[in-house]
Amino acid sequence: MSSPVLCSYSSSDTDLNICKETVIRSTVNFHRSIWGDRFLTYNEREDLAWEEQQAKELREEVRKQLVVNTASNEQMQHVKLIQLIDVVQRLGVAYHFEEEIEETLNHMFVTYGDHWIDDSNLQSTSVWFRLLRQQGFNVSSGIFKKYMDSKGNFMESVRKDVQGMLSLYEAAYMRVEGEEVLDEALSFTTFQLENIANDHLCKDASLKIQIEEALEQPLRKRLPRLEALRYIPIYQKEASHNEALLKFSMLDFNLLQSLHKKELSQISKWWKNLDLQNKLPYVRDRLVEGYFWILAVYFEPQYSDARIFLMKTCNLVIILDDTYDNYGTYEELEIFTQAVQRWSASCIDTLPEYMKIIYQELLDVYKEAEEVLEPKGKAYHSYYTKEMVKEYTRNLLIEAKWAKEGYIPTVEEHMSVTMVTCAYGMIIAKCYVHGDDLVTEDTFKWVSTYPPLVKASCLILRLMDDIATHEEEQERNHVASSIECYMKQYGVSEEQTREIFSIQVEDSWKVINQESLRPTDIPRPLLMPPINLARVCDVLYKHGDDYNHAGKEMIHIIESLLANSMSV
Ligand SMILES: CC(C)=CCC/C(C)=C/CC/C(C)=C/COP(=O)(O)OP(=O)(O)O
Repeated sequence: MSSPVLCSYSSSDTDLNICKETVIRSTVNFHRSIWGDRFLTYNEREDLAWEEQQAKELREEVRKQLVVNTASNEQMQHVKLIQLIDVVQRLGVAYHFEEEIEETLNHMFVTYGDHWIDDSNLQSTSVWFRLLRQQGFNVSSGIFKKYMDSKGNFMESVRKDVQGMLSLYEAAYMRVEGEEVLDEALSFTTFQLENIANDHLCKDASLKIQIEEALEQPLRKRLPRLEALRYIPIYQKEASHNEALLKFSMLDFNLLQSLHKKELSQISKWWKNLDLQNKLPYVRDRLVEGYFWILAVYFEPQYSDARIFLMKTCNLVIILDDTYDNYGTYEELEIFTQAVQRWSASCIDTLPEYMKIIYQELLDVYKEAEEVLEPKGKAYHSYYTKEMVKEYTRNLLIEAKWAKEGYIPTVEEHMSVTMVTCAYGMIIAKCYVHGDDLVTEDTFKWVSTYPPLVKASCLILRLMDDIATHEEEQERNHVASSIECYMKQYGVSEEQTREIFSIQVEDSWKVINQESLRPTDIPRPLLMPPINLARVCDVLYKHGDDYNHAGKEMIHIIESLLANSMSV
């Protein structure tokens, strides 16, 4: 895969013209993009306006059904509303009804507190619990003790209620540290559901698929767009489905897809114009996989500008990552890092030729954002993110030093640096750059101090990425991975380290859950980028490294999201 390459660059070399001496570089031969120019052009569909009109009418029809009647406490209506909200969320259209959902769930919380009206029904109780916790209402998990015997074991009747168990399994993923009832619920339901999925006598194929998919990825870790893709055809087959809601979800899926295709085409043109294939051939070309990553952060139409900005700056992060990890010599990287700290066009001349294009693009992308932010009085948005880019390069330089010296840091040293170089803290800050009035100076101060939610999201990426890429990275002269550091420090095997890291990933999810409960440090909508960034790791790094080497499943996901529309 990789090899130390002896390159000679003389001043007559054009783009990679650095110095007249012979330089030893470690380069990695990443395969080229598997997508070619597939997403470069976008042809707007002619029936878009008609579909938009249809979707609008259906959306208002659905909205009427979601409104809670606060004057009445009609219990059956409330049980049904909870079910409807669950379906609306799974179909990926909840973002249209945020106010109605907030009002309804708030009403349930105020009216019933911890005492759900349908608490003799495990499925209904579990869905209620998960929905309220997701919305930040700290309802007590004590309600599930009702389903346990005096020894703290789940009762025999629960084992017979498969749909109840499935819902309890999903609810348990909202657990926070120390919630033993939910820890027990999760291990009990996982064990029971695995048994059903492996039972050859169970002939219910669709139930088996439902269980396997839940075990593969709980709802808490699912990205809304992917859940919509999975759930829409299932809902369509349900005899009792709500026709308006189903049709609206399909139309909305397609309308969003058109917008996403347009954005990907726009960003592909920018990327192609950079001409990295010729100018910086060592850089990975993973634009489409990167777009999937950004789409995971937020997919809604109002974030279109934010996605374009994120795509540009995050792909620059990839260019920086490859420059520091693979291509630049330590001396060049020192010069580049100093230039980033100064953030001034006057530094260009101090840089090796091939680095000038990176530096210039970095300045340009931020300047472009500032031109939009300044008239709105939001120039400070870009100030904080620039500071985080500076911090990022300083830490990449430490990694480059460790790699050069073959130094294996302690786990603590490693984490203090790689929590920054995993880039999630900086990316979360970038997510807020084009934010609305909910974003204030405090938001940027919050993210730049790496509070628990941000740290948890970073840790999930760092650990899952290292579990997936450890072997490949060790084949080249890459900085020691967290796996290597942990094995050395604690004298444990690779296998044991992977198990410990997987537990730490689950513990980080408990932190995410805790930090999502009201009152939150920042306005609730701003919690979504760190949560979704944690979720996307469960897609990209669960079965290997699907960012660098998209496997069959990943290719299918990208095609379903960005190429194939749903037939309505
Ligand atoms: C749009 C877009 C490109 C989004 C990507 C999001 C992003 C910038 C993630 C941070 C960097 C990272 C973990 C890259 C994976 O490469 P790696 O496994 O080589 O990372 P490592 O060097 O930190 O191990």
